[in-house]
Amino acid sequence: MTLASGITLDDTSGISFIEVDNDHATARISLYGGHVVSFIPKSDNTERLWLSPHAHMDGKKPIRGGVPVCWPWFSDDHGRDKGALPSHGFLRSQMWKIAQSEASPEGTRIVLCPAFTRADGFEHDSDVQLTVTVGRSLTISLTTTNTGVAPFTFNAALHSYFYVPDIHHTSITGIESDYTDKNDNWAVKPAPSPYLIEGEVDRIHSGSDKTVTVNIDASPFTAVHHANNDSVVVWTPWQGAASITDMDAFGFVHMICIETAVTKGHTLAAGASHSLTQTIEPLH
Ligand SMILES: O=P(O)(O)OC[C@H]1O[C@H](O)[C@H](O)[C@@H](O)[C@@H]1O
Repeated sequence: MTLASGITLDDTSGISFIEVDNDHATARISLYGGHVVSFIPKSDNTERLWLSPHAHMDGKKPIRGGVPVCWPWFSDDHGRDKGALPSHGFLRSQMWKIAQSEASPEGTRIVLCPAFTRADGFEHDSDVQLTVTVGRSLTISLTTTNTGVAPFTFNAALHSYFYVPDIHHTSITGIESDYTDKNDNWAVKPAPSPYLIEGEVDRIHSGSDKTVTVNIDASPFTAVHHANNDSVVVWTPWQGAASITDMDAFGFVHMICIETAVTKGHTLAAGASHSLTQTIEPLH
């Protein structure tokens, strides 16, 4: 397939990467997982995504960092015993293909498709496409279409790891909905105000909170716009990172996950589509 201008393929390491370089930004996308691992806007040449230096980059395990694609379930919410099926579904651990690409003055658009969408735990007919648009902002849209004759229900997330210079100088604005605290037996709590990260968090905010901003000290750094989500997840293992094999003990200092998510079950009628979309806008 001929790729649009500004796109090259890097096959030099274990897995293939799409490299995008246009007037607005550079980006790197792994075909393993359909996984964006870097977005550097040219407005300030500052990376917006965090990628663990210990991430598995050999196609054997999901990549720690960037934007993992979670589908058709979130976390271990697959209805079986924990560990019986892969956490976050089976798209982030398979090879994807480039279906389409195009360049315009606004940016570069790439459409990716996973190799398969039916597996143990999700036996329905569906089509999935990930559209990545690299411009002044980065927009990632995960479109699910029901190609079968009966409705099905799924969950999904764009599980982005955002780079921050120092989590101790980071705050989040724009999240106002209550959250269930996965670290406190699913207790329901109000959104913190101010929203600082001072320890391990694993929170599913129950609202769709359309724009969330990551601030460094008092200065807005990155806006995260959500569309067609029913929740926003905030996660960091904090010092628990030391026991995660593909993170290092201090990795938590430079990351925070803000995830555009469907966690309440979205039902798609036969023939219907749903596009879960996250836009990452640099604010510096
Ligand atoms: O380690 P992973 O399978 O990539 O999951 C990382 C994290 O993802 C989400 O944020 C979940 O809410 C967490 O419970 C989980 O620990």
